[in-house]
Amino acid sequence: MMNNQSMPFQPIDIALAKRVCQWHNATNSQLLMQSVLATSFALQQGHTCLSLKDCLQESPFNEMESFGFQPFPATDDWMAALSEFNLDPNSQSPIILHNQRLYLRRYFQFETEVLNFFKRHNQRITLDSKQAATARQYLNDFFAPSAEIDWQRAAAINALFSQVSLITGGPGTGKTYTVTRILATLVAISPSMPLIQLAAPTGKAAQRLAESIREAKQSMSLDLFVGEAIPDEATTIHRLLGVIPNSIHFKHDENNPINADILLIDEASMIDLPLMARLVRAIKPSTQVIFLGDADQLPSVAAGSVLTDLIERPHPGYSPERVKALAQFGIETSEISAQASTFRDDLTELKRSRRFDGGSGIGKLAKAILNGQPQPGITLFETQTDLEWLSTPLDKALKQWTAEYYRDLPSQRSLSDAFLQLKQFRILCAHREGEQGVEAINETISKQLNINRQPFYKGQPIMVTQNHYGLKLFNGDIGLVWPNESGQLMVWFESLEGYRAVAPGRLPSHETVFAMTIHKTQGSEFSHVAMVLPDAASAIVTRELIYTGLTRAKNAFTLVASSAVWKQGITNQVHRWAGLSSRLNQNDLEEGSEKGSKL
Ligand SMILES: Nc1ncnc2c1ncn2[C@@H]1O[C@H](COP(=O)(O)OP(=O)(O)OP(=O)(O)O)[C@@H](O)[C@H]1O
Repeated sequence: MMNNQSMPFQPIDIALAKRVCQWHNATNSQLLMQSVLATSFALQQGHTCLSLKDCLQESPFNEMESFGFQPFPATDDWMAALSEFNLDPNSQSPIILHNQRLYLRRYFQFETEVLNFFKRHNQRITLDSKQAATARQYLNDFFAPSAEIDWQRAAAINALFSQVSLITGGPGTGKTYTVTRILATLVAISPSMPLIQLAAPTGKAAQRLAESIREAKQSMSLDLFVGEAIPDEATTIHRLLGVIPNSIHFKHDENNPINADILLIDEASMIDLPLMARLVRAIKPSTQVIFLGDADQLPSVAAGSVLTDLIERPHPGYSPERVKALAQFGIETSEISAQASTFRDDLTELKRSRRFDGGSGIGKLAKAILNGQPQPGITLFETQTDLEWLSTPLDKALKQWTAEYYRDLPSQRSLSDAFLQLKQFRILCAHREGEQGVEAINETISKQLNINRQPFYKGQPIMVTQNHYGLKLFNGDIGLVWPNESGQLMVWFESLEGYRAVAPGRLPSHETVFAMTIHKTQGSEFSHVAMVLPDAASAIVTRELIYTGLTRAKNAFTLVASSAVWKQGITNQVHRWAGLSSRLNQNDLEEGSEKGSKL
């Protein structure tokens, strides 16, 4: 029956489809079998469900015949045919049909948990007159009067008055600047010293969050007790939840929630749906939560695009109560009132980049990319000095970059100088494989620098590719090979306490890192970024990928790509099927669908 040649579906999809058909006593139903198969496949592509409408426009779902299957019927006929089975959210079926979307049951539960958290936790906070006076004084100190709407101040007001708030903004829009001031204000109005926890999806992002918060704290003259309450350390979401070795469960859940009065989660765009469900499950009702992130960046590696789904664009406006509160705290405008009964008091978008001023090519190019404009983007390379479109062949460029940034790494005066030099530049690729991929580029540069092919050499940058909780090393952490006082080569990592050395033999999985994938660089920044795109068009090259790669650059950006691949990438947007945003607009909690064992 099946032609397995070039079939995209994996044995795991087929095995699951068969099991679900058995569960429904429907081993003869070709349509049910194919529907589960397609849902399982969609999940592996990053979707949280199979959209019975949208999938009919897309490969491989619209070419099932070419794999020896039957074509899927039109959406209405498909729904009608599936109505023969009980796929209701309240049933125990392993596959759920909801609003023309098919879900594996546990993903429907994850989505429902996230949704219900945002509905339940979306309560308004009221301040007494003393708290309001203190908050006003702090906000006036932190945010200068402004003729235009100051979205940073608005974000602060929204966070003060909401049990959960979401702040999104591009690079340098002042997310950390704003949130440090929010935390300070929250501490100042708290009756007792609140317990604040800071977390991010990866160790690297947590480290960067902690550094940024410490820097921001130092630049503010805070009362001692306020400064002390804002932590200098951040953790990963996994550690916050308490990893149980060899288990998908965490120590903290609804029965043993995270101990925090205020919880700040950074880089929220990197959180996938299962992790978000496990996180919100462990948040107690009294915890005030702030999510920070850039909704335009690449979504999580695993299924879902939770932050993007939670952000409504354009913003539908604020409730009359919130408009009043905003006015009382310095933002007087009716421009932001909701026109209808739907409003999003929990949501603020920071729009003005403080890092990229009006003259910055990187900032302008980021805007052109987000607007889906490849041609104006190309023109910017001709006019902006911080942008360069490289016409030289890649191997010549690699020689040039090696000479400029890497050859003298071992002769830097100190480890900290070597780290500074390393952060100056990074090559970012879309793929790992292929001539323009991470592996080939790392190999080419390694050959130039490590002629004797030593396993470890002074000045070698190393990226850890596996979490090691004992050594406090996380997937994506970057270290440098450097001698210790007795001349022995060690791998050094930056930490809040300074540098720490790990013997090369103790390192978990790792690789040499001159180039890395754009996915891996989320949460990092470099002075100069060179982005190398593949020769031929690729589904991986998307607007979000290019935007994420570009916005890792602070001062200079070099592109190695053909104009065809650039254009194709900018017009190719990531879309992930999910029900989160449409379900968020329905008012009721969906209790029934949360039933069942927690996964
Ligand atoms: N209102 C402001 N007034 C003065 N400087 C500001 C203001 N907002 C932000 N900045 C400065 O702009 C720079 C970028 O701010 P910040 O690091 O908070 O942005 P971000 O959105 O967290 O960036 P990224 O996402 O790239 O980390 C910082 O140097 C910060 O001090």
